[in-house]
Amino acid sequence: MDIRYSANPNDVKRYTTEELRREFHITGLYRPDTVQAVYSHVDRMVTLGVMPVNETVPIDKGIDVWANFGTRFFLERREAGLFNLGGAGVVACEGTEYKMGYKDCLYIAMGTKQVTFKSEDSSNPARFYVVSAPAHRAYETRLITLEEAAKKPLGSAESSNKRVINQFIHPDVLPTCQLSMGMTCLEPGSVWNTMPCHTHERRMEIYTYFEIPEDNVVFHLMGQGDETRHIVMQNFDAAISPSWSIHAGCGTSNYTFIWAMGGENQAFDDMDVIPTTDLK
Ligand SMILES: O=C[C@H](O)[C@@H](O)CC(=O)C(=O)O
Ligand SMILES: [Zn+2]
Repeated sequence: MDIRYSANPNDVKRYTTEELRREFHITGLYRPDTVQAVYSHVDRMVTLGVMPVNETVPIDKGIDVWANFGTRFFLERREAGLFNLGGAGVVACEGTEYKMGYKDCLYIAMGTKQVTFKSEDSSNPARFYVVSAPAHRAYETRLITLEEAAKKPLGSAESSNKRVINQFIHPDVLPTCQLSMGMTCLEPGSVWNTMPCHTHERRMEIYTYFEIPEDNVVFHLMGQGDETRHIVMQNFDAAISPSWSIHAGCGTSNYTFIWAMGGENQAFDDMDVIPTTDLK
């Protein structure tokens, strides 16, 4: 498991591109029949990529659960949320099968012992993007479709940021311990996300970008508002955003991304917005 310790904003000011990427950038999440795992010490959030091709892949494949979590099974004291970003697949939670189409989301309750992933068609495998947070009680495991998500249209074509925020794992849709997750879809011609940007010291966030057309990239913006940096993201890459960091992006085309948050609070609108002209 790839372990990332928490970085301090005063040190990050002096990071090179390579150091920034080693700390905050996640790539290569989807390798056939494996679980790729990144454990961030920021709010102890875990990011997983699972691409089952020929096998049924358990959530802890290749992970020493006792060594890394000190629990007997992965979700003993954790909850998880996931999206399918690939072909049709099935997630089984203790024998209950959830058929997952493209962009379907599943919330998995704390205490779920067995979780497995498989694809319906090995020539078009599913890609499960999973984020897990520490939890203190079991809520209900539930599949949430794009239709069921709360929709928040935002931005305008004039400011190149017309997009819809789809809130899937969110207090308005279902209760969780601390995890919230959703999908933001940009319209063609719009390239900016989360601008005007914000921080939220009371929770961290992880972004994964997809639907980035071939030969295009997204510049993920991070850092304190007066000390910004960027990380160039390829399709399916993810970025860890500590609570002190902005998290915004500008693409060379439109794109879609999944956000996941965890920490003290779940109030989506609890943001410290930074006036755009104050950015440095
Ligand atoms: O705290 C909220 C998160 O940063 C995202 O939901 C913002 C976002 O998707 C957007 O503005 O496009
Ligand atoms: Zn945010």
